Amino acid sequence: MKIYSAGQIRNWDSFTVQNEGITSLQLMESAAQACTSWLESRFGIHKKYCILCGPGNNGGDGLAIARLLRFRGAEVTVCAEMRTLFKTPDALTNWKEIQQVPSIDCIDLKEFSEIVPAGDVIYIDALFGSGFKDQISGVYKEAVLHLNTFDNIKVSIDIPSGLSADSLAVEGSAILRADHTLTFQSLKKSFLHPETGIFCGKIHILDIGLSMAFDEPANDFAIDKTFIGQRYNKRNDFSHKGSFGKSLIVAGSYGKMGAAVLAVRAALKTGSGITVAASPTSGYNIMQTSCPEAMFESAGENHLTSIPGGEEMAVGIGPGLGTHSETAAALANFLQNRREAIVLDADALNILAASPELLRAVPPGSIITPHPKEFERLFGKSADSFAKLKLARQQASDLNIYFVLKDHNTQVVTPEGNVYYNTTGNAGMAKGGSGDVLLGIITALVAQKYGPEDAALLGVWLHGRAGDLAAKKHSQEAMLATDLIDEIGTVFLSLAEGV
Ligand SMILES: NC(=O)C1=CN([C@@H]2O[C@H](COP(=O)(O)OP(=O)(O)OC[C@H]3O[C@@H](n4cnc5c(N)ncnc54)[C@H](OP(=O)(O)O)[C@@H]3O)[C@@H](O)[C@H]2O)[C@@H](O)CC1
Ligand SMILES: Nc1ncnc2c1ncn2[C@@H]1O[C@H](COP(=O)(O)OP(=O)(O)O)[C@@H](O)[C@H]1O
Ligand SMILES: [K+]
Repeated sequence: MKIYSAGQIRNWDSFTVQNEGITSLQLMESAAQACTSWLESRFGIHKKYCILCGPGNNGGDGLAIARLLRFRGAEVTVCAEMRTLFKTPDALTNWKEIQQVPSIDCIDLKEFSEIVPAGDVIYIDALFGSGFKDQISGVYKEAVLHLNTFDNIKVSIDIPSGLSADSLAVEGSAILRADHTLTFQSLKKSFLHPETGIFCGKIHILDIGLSMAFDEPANDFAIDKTFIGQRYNKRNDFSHKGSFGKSLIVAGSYGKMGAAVLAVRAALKTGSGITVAASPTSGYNIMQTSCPEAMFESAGENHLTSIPGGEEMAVGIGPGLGTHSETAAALANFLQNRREAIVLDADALNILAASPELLRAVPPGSIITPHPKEFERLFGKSADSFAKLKLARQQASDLNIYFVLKDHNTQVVTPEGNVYYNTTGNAGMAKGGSGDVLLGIITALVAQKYGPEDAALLGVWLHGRAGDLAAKKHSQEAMLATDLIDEIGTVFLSLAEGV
């Protein structure tokens, strides 16, 4: 799914009006109907709503929702700024319509800050949407700040008011903190970054009938199920283990063999034809007992002192390696001689951070998977996640490699400057071992001849989806990285069935 800017969303709106034979007012009605149906299916009928309406079309949506809810038997109060009232023709039309509907209470927004919340009222935020600029002030600010103190359920229409669709909010500005955001047709960039996404609550994408023929270039994408379905390759009946490649997982040191085991098991479960663990001899028994399907290549006593060539193999390096000077020298030597793309994580990245000149030796097309701290060690501190992404775009292009910026909504950054936000995964994965599993998954996909971009995209989606299934079964608190590996099979089953 492409992520369009606020300007492009406006173009999409106009394109739909020009090409689909509907008016902008009908589009507003369609958006309001989608929201009303969602509200009823979620909260039931005959509920009490208070709808805060702003001066533009977001406010117009709020007014249309008020009318539709009232017709269906809900108790509805509308709060609007009575002095300037509504600025767009469609919002004004809906304002006039609302005057005809009996028993909708309308109050001036400036009185809202006096309101004491009633426990059973659901608050709808239709103050500002994609046309919002700068920061909230005056009565709007007071209303948002006051509503944020309520414990009631708060639902934002399209975008939480005060949030821009594309960028960080102005520092210190008021933003509505929603429990749910009902957004139209596609995700907005700001929903996917930690500083801004925190205001959205649970995000629901509603189809409001914007034209599917609209297509403008974009650099930002959300990795969703359809997108993954197009990139996943089913296995051919006439295949053998040689068809699915060889993975070499270079990982582990004394006391950190768990990381190596997790990466190797994940590679095996992701379908690598042959999987070899290159680890220190002290990890031999652990690896052979935990992963009998894998082969073992000894490369040092208690830490790695050499890295096997791994020609014709997909090579993933890093989990639990440690940063011993001999291991660092082995990695440097390996990088100088390696031409094929590789996958680097964890201590391999920490070694690169200590010797940044080595970054230039990373083969083109490689994938590096830093978590926030590892990225900072490599490239320095960024002011915020938008600045970090900009820096990652520059570095990916400069070094001709792929970044997997691990986080909530992990971002895959390509050398061409595209950013793909992952939409699977949960906070239960924020524990030791999850990243090791990801390295194993991506390496196994590279072994199976997925190109680096597809391997990274499919890898992060699959990893997050397995994490979501594990969380459902065990809870976010109790799930382990091992549980995540156990769910990889279920994810493949659903991919093979095309769901
Ligand atoms: N896209 C679609 O396909 C569809 C979109 N629809 C809906 O339309 C919404 C977009 O509507 P929109 O363009 O009218 O903008 P909106 O968010 O209501 O705000 C603009 C108003 O707020 C004002 N304003 C701005 N910043 C301000 C500030 N800091 N402080 C104070 N005022 C400020 C601004 O004033 P101005 O800058 O013009 O003076 C203007 O009056 C979209 O989110 C969705 O809900 C659906 O109806 C149908 C399909
Ligand atoms: N809150 C979260 N939501 C979604 N995914 C998360 C969250 N926290 C962590 N993850 C995922 O879990 C993994 C953690 O990786 P990492 O920090 O390298 O773990 P480790 O090195 O301990 O194995 C990453 O893939 C990251 O995207
Ligand atoms: K809103």
